[in-house]
Amino acid sequence: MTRITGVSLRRVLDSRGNSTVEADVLTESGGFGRGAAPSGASTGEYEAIELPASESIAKAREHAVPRLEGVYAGDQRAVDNALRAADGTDDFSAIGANSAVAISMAAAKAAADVLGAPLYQHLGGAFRGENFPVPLGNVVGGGEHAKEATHIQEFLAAPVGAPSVSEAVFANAAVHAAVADVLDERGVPAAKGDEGAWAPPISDAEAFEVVDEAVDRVEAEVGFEIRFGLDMAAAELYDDDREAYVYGDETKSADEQIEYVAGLVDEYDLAYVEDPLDENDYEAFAELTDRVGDRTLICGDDLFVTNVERLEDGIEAGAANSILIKPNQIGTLSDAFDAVELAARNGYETVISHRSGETEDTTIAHLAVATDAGYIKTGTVGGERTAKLNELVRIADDAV
Ligand SMILES: C=C(OP(=O)(O)O)C(=O)O
Ligand SMILES: [Mg+2]
Repeated sequence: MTRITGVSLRRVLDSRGNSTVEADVLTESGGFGRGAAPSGASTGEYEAIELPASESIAKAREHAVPRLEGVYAGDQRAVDNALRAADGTDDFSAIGANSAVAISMAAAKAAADVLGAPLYQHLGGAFRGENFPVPLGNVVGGGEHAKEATHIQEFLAAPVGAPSVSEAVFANAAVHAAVADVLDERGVPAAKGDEGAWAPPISDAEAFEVVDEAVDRVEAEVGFEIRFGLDMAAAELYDDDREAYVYGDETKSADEQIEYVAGLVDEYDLAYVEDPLDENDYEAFAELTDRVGDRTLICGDDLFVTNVERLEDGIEAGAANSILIKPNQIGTLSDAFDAVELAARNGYETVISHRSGETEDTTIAHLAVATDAGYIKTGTVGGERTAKLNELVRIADDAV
């Protein structure tokens, strides 16, 4: 019933107005699934390769589509193996990880459609966990996502004490609004960055004060614990030639960066720190995790790129205690599941994540519930972000 009879690909807009790939998968019994590839701006050096959308579509039509016809959409590994075989490289550089991930997600949705099950149920099965992820909401940001704003890429609200996913989602929106109030009181104008976070022209030090204040105000209103965290995207700050992290006119050595981040964890009781160090420095990651990993999550994004081999190296080195999962970094849902399983077996927390360039696709909300992820990072406001958050709220309604 889930045998694939057709795959069509088209170029659509992402949230930055760039071209991305959308895939439709049809099955013999009339099942239908649609998936669209997101796109990063602060991409990791070791990510699967995204090709220009038109090129990726042309290559996938030629090499992947003929191989997919006849494959069972309900057998996700068969679909993803067919994509890997059609590509023939380790990093999807032949057909593009953008077409691969769009097709992989569309096939999963087509299978769920045939089975009459919601996607999270199809992906997670009867024995999936019953937890809902804590949403990490980007409320202030800069780096590669906004010019003339903070050096740190993302300041993320983390409503860890929320009694329900819906209250958590609304708390993050309230923190986003409270940040606007605090900035206004300080006379700071702010546009928004690529993910909908405020992108004010202030120092990182002032951003900590602003977010801390906004979180305190909302915590007092809602009556449950809200902490905050960071995505430092430090590979973007690191200058290989100078062997230093560059913050405008200031630089920090790896040791100074470790000291700085450890100090921030304690001063602001940070719940989460993503990519605090360069993507090639497992050792520095391990040193920081050793120092503060008992009280915060040290998460590898550019460090691991959702890749089991890089995660194995990280586990061996003690480099972190959590991993960011972005299906398009690796190209298929099967590969993303493998990374989640390896992480879980080794006591690593998983954080399912959007990209800075997004579409209305809601797969990651289902993936987070299906895999029992502790966290989901998918912004706070903006249609392409609320698409995932609202889907999470619907799933929570549907699942209980
Ligand atoms: C979401 C992120 O940004 P991008 O998609 O630009 O890599 C990130 O770095 O975690
Ligand atoms: Mg990141």
